Amino acid sequence: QLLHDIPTKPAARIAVIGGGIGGTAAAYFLHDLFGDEVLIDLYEPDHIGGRLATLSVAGQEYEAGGSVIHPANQYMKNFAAQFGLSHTTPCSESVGLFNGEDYVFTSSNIALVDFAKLFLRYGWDVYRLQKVPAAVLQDFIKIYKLQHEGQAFKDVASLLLAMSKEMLRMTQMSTTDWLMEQGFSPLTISELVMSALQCNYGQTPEMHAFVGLIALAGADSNLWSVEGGNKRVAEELLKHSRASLLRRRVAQVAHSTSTPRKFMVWSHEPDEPVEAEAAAMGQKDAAQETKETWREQEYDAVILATPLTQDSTKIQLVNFTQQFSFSGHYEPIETTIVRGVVRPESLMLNDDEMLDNILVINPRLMFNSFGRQQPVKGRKCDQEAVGVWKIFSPHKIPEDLLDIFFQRREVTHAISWLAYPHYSTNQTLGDFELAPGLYHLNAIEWAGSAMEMSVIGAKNVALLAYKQWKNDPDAGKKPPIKEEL
Ligand SMILES: CC(C)=CCC/C(C)=C/CC/C(C)=C/CSC[C@H](N)C(=O)O
Repeated sequence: QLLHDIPTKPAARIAVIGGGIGGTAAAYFLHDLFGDEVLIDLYEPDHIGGRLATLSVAGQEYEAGGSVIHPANQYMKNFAAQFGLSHTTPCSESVGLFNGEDYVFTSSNIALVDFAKLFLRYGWDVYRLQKVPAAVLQDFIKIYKLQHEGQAFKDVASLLLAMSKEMLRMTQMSTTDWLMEQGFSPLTISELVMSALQCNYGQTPEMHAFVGLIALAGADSNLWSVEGGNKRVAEELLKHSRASLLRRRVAQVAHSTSTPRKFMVWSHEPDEPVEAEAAAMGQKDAAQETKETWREQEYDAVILATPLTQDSTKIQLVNFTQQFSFSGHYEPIETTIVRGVVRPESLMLNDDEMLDNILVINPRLMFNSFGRQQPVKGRKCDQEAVGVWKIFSPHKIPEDLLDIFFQRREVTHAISWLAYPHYSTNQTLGDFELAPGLYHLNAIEWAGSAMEMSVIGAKNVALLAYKQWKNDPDAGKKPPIKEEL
């Protein structure tokens, strides 16, 4: 009887807005921290995985967005193991560095010959360029211990600072300046480094050095992907989080006027015209009708797991004491996937010299990279004449240009993404905690955008939400991992 009299706190109700790798990981970590003391709603009107997506070409699926994972990415590695997902590794492929007119380097199939060619052009920089990301990673992996021990950070700068002072400094200087400080030559930066940055972020070494180094880590020879598609991780995270998936689009998050520390989330069916839009278009009836299918729901905390920028944010934040301003913009990237036969001469190659991957060292070209793709399942690394090719470009590639690149096209798909932030050196890195109980996971993308970075952001905001709910800065703390002797 006595036990019945003890008042128990009701479960926390938390909204996660966005079903990409970050949002699904946040739901997973919330469930891990709160156990049965939480009810999670995850809002995602489109597919689970967000920028992790596959495209179907001739009955096979191909990665269309985030495609590679680094061997040191512990969260992604652990998720794959826990969910029984296997790794696939890239095929060993030929590569060329293209300036629009000519190739400054093309690989052969003999590793020693390639090293000699690269060494003749770039000297020891070739070797050192592989070592430099590894050195930064030594500091980066400290985040796993800090997060295991329950440390959480209200802003991105503090998270970087907890790993090392140097990481924060790197976000304030260009990749060029940082690498010059390390003694790299201008030629190495304008060719080798440029090609990795163009391929991974469609940007130049003017981007800040921390994300520049992530892009260089993205040229590691031991990268992997998830068999069946990287989006499989997001799907499994959602399943294991026990969150309710709401196929609705969120238009507004408001601080509750009646109950302190509560939030109202306004959402509508994905295909509905937003009321204001409908009214503006003079569709009075539509406006009335849509109003009726709108829903509001109260929450104790809200995690925004979607990019917020001044120019593209569709979610309004209202009734907060402070005015939020989100600066910067995301880089538009066009992904064109073609199944067909390439015309090598259109890429300044002889008929018998077609390369599997063309990386660019001239940022003014029509494309950022042009490469042969293997399906996400059962890759065979074949080199048949009819292949599937993926082109990343800053703008849509016109049909007549595709007809020049390909002598025959069986299938062509194009997707436009706002893929990652446009990086500079004077960017404010942003806050994870916008107000107590309101969190922005994607702030971490201003330090660097990659699957593992989103998962780190997810763990951080889940910890912040847990500490806030428990009203205890030590909540979620675990004893330190014992250092190996
Ligand atoms: C600070 C350093 C050197 C590394 C941090 C660890 C990390 C986040 C490594 C990721 C490397 C990687 C796979 C980069 C690819 S760039 C993003 C790309 N566009 C994609 O996701 O496909």
